[in-house]
Amino acid sequence: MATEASAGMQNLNIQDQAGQQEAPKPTVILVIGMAGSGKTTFLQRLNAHLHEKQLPGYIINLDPAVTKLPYGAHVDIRDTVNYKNVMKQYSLGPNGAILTSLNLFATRFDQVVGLCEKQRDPPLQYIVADTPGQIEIFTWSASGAIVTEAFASTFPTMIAYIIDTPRCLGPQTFMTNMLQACSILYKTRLPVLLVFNKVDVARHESCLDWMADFENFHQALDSEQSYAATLSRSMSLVLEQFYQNMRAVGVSAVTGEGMDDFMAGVTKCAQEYEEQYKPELVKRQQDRSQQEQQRQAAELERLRADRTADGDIAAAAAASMSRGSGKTVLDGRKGAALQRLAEEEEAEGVLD
Ligand SMILES: Nc1nc2c(ncn2[C@@H]2O[C@H](COP(=O)(O)OP(=O)(O)OP(=O)(O)O)[C@@H](O)[C@H]2O)c(=O)[nH]1
Repeated sequence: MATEASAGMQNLNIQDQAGQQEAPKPTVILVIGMAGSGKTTFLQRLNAHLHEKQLPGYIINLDPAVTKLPYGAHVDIRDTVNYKNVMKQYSLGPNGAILTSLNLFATRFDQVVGLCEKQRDPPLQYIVADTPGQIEIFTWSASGAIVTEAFASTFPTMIAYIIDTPRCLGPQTFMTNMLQACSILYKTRLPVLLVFNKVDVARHESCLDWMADFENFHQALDSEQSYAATLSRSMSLVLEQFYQNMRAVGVSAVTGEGMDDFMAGVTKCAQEYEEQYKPELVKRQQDRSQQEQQRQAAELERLRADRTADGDIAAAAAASMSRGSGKTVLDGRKGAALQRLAEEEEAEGVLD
């Protein structure tokens, strides 16, 4: 019964006021990975897969430094920012120019979200974004956070973390990759899908074994006694919990193997977003607005106390305003706040 009732609620939620059905929101797939892991090739494959399955998708390129895109992007950062000009104009190196280009683009990202939100027939099911090869430029920059949060506060959003499987077969490089994935999870708090790419070259099963049982990982490290190996051993114990909550698929962007598994993983991540991330997001937004209200109330209170101590400055400001000068002698934030206070009090009839 409870299930039927909640299913009914869900149906009600997707009716607009005119009684028409609103299309479910598309899922955003943010493709992130180390340089050369195969992000662009994977996106090309994903684009072809969406076309083949007739799943309407919207492709966004956020890498300003890519020279040639093997797929048609609906939104391309290169149409807005010229990375080479940014390098010249601001005398920057390649990484600084990528970061600055992304910062410039982030200032207009509300327009990109607006384009994604536009009603279409048939409605979009997926929005896929390729990110710059220098992973930290996206994951650790303010603009990366702006883009991620803009998506995550509007659509179900997940991270597809692309891993270069042939370069992950050694236990130490595997651990480096897992720590990177872990840091992305902590930074974004979004559902992450580990995508072991290039399985046509090297299979990913050993990686899955290491994730499933830390003893397998320790065996692989048996011959190594370095400090880094000891650290990796300890980290594998710490990461056990992280692995349990982590989904992983093996794909080949070149042959197309594993794409159905990938899409199934995306669906589960979108569910996880609805069940875990969204309620947290709503709570964070409520907390933030509550904190802001408290801050404003405290500021107002402090100003009231200030006014009593300093003499009736606010009344003077209000008097000056009511004389119609339209200009107050008070400068800066304090002046503006005092003026607000005076206006408020005037409205309340405290001042003549
Ligand atoms: N064999 C094989 N090669 C792949 C696969 N995916 C990508 N590659 C190759 O890996 C290299 C890097 O691929 P890209 O798609 O450019 O990687 P990227 O992560 O976008 O690179 P950056 O933009 O520089 O970070 C290219 O030579 C691709 O052909 C795959 O599934 N199998």
